[in-house]
Amino acid sequence: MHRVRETTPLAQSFTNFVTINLVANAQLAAGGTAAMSFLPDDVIETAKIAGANYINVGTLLPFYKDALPEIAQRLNYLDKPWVLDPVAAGIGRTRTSILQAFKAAPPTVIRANASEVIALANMWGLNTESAGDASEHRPAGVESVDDVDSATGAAVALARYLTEQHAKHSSHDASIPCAVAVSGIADLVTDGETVYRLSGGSSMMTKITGAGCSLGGVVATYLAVSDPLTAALSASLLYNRAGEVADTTSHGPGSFQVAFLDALWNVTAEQVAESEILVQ
Ligand SMILES: Nc1ncnc2c1ncn2[C@@H]1O[C@H](COP(=O)(O)OP(=O)(O)O)[C@@H](O)[C@H]1O
Ligand SMILES: Cc1ncsc1CCOP(=O)(O)O
Ligand SMILES: [Mg+2]
Repeated sequence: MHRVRETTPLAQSFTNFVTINLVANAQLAAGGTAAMSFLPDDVIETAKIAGANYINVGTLLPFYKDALPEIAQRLNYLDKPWVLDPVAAGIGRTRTSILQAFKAAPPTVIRANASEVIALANMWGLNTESAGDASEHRPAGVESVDDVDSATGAAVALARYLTEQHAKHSSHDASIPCAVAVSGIADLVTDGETVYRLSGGSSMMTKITGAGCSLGGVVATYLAVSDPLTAALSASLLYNRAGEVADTTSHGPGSFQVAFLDALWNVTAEQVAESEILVQ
């Protein structure tokens, strides 16, 4: 967190139109800087000066079906770290085609809610839990209909897959694991070996659109200066501390969003470092 505030790293985002402004403002509040791009050559040129990148599939346009797989392949070819938020995973042929394409050119970190993590692991054929989960599971749209606990197996399987793939194809130190962050009442973060649980935050965070999307953007800001697990843990802890502060100083979703952005700016690295992290 200190390094972000001292160096103002650029994390580039290809993200949805609903929450794009909150993503950029949350990255700036955390101490980073933002650039939003959509055309492959623009994204790849910007990736050359960015510390990390973020792809969020919340809103789709027809050209994304070709653009996003191309961007993912070129980011991985250039060894550029990136975060994926697979918003509404399972909904629609175009989104499924894009998310399937990411299996061959995977992200460094996945940040999603429980339903999206389960849907993505099933889509990639990874979920080690009983097949029943796959058949019972239905796409949930943007919000989660599953609890975080039920996504544990899927999150661990995804983190292991990301780590294996990046160890094979990246010049990065193969010993640095990738990470998956599952948001919810008590967040789950894993590197595929250890499962961490982070309690706290505020239920009001589900009443502003973009809390999850902007969390993905701040994970990318931290990924610009740290390893995937540290970035996922730090951003998730920052969000929980900021949600608690905003909860006490707001009177509804409008003032909550404003208070939350201020809290992202004001919560200190020490407050995050003092947070409780449970090892599951
Ligand atoms: N009931 C809750 N209590 C506390 N924090 C929550 C709750 N639900 C979500 N959060 C927090 O809100 C943020 C967004 O999470 P979530 O709403 O699950 O993402 P998404 O918007 O992608 O579904 C995360 O920081 C998460 O920890
Ligand atoms: C409502 C909506 N529709 C498409 S993307 C989006 C925003 C989702 O944001 P978040 O996942 O942070 O709630
Ligand atoms: Mg979301």
